[in-house]
Amino acid sequence: MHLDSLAADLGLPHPPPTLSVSGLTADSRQVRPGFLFAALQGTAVDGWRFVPRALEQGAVAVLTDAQGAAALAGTMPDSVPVLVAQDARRALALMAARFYGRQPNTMVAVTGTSGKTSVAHFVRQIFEHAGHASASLGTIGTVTSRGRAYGGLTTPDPVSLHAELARLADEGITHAALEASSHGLEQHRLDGVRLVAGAFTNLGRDHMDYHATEEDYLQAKLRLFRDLLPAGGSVVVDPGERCADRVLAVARERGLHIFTVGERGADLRLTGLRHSGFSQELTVETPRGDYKISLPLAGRFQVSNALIAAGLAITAGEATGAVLRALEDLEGAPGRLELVGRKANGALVFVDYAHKPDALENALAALRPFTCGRLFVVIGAGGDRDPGKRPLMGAAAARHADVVIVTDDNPRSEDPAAIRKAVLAGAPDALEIGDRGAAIAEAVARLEAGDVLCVAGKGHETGQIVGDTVLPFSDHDAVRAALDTGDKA
Ligand SMILES: CC(=O)N[C@H]1[C@@H](OP(=O)(O)OP(=O)(O)OC[C@H]2O[C@@H](n3ccc(=O)[nH]c3=O)[C@H](O)[C@@H]2O)O[C@H](CO)[C@@H](O)[C@@H]1O[C@H](C)C(=O)N[C@@H](C)C(=O)N[C@H](CCC(=O)O)C(=O)O
Ligand SMILES: Nc1ncnc2c1ncn2[C@@H]1O[C@H](COP(=O)(O)OP(=O)(O)OP(=O)(O)O)[C@@H](O)[C@H]1O
Ligand SMILES: N[C@H](CCC[C@H](N)C(=O)O)C(=O)O
Ligand SMILES: [Mg+2]
Repeated sequence: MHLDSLAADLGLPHPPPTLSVSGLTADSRQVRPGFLFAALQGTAVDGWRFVPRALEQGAVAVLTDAQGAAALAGTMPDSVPVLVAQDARRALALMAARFYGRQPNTMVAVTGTSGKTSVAHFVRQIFEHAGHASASLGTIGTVTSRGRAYGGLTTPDPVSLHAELARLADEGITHAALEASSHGLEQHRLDGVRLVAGAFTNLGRDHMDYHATEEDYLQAKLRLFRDLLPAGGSVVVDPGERCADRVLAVARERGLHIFTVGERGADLRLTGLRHSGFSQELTVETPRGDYKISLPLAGRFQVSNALIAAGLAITAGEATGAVLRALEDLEGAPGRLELVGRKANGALVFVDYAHKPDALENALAALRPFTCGRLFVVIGAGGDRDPGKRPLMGAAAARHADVVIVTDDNPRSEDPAAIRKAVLAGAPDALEIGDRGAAIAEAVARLEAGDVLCVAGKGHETGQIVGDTVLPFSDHDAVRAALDTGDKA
């Protein structure tokens, strides 16, 4: 594709030359002959350091910002144009959108501290129910009716994302739901994605290692509504959630279509909620009449997620009645309050992805109604992530569970014992067992009839990151192994 058409209308100060580009990347290690290399200022290093390597590998053009251009001045061969953008990350994303071109016709995105993966998973199922070939993209990878491919990041880098969207469109996928992480939004990974609707779930503590303040974190999320949704797009929100007013203010300022859900919602108003085993019976008032829905999922938060997902599907064009009926067949996302097994004495074991204080509180509160005996939780906290959340997670566990076992999550480059100590500061009476498999086995061994165990923090993950190594590890497998051992004993 020609560079001038790739970069047209991006507001670059000098018109790009007519030059054929065979691909684009921001990682010098991925450069192939004929590629454009985007030299981006990173969180760890300045990408322009890698321009010589990119040129060696055959890069024919470089995209950067003013700072990169200043650093590269006088070092570039005349044959390689340097395109200078005000925001090189945004320019790269828009160029990637043009390079790959094809996207599923109807796409929605969801942001918020908790519930993104669940909402995206639900929207995909609702679209499928309505007969559309659909995908969801996020923390658990790309999911279609054909299966799941794990990606790594919640919101992939823009080049991978646009390549993936084109692949899905070519496969016949017409509908997609995307998770928009705050990192992804701030780093313009989603720019150029053509959305019809966006949703906000909630705001709690997360990623305080990356965003300087909670306001910065919120501002990153607001980009979905301020910058990414096109005029005429829809915003789905529960007005009862903290900071929903901030999302609504942006939506009003931009004249976007507002769709509200939940107890204070106008479009899908929740007027009744009652438990029935692991299901929940919902009464929902809508402008098209009242509906009684049996949601086959446990946990109050799944009601919020399901209504947000329904709002996204409706604002994307689906009929209200069909969408609400589809909620009756929803399956939870893997590792989100998932019942993984039962001990011979009837005690229940769940795996959940709560790795932040609010999520942990909600997950444990959701399990309390099913607990006749004691509620156990096995928790840890990830290394190289916000250290401030560790004692808060310990405290949430101590407040909501009867027995707390503190173990390792993904220690990454940190000393696991130091992470456990920080979690234990909030849960001083907890038992400490560093080895995650041993912690799960001990918890399962202690379960008596009527008890419930929640193994929290890793959800769908299939590895444990220790240093730079990913060791095979799955909470699901560890729970099943512990249950098998118990049954044989
Ligand atoms: C902190 C962070 O978000 N980093 C992301 C960011 O990297 P960066 O640009 O800051 O990287 P950097 O290491 O400083 O390098 C600067 C530039 O030099 C380039 N480089 C570097 C080395 C080299 O040899 N050659 C080279 O060209 C890099 O490709 C990059 O363009 O942009 C990259 C491309 O989009 C991302 O892959 C990378 O995600 C890292 C791997 C990561 O761990 N991110 C996590 C924290 C993350 O994004 N998480 C969110 C939220 C999860 C959730 O709550 O669900 C997610 O969306 O997954
Ligand atoms: N609406 C919600 N409100 C509060 N907690 C929730 C909500 N939805 C899910 N949770 C909790 O958060 C955990 C993660 O849920 P989910 O994966 O759907 O969210 P996420 O926003 O994608 O998280 P991440 O940013 O880690 O990918 C769940 O296992 C559950 O404990
Ligand atoms: N997307 C989140 C997931 C955290 C999951 C938890 N198991 C951990 O490793 O901290 C992050 O990268 O911060
Ligand atoms: Mg997620």
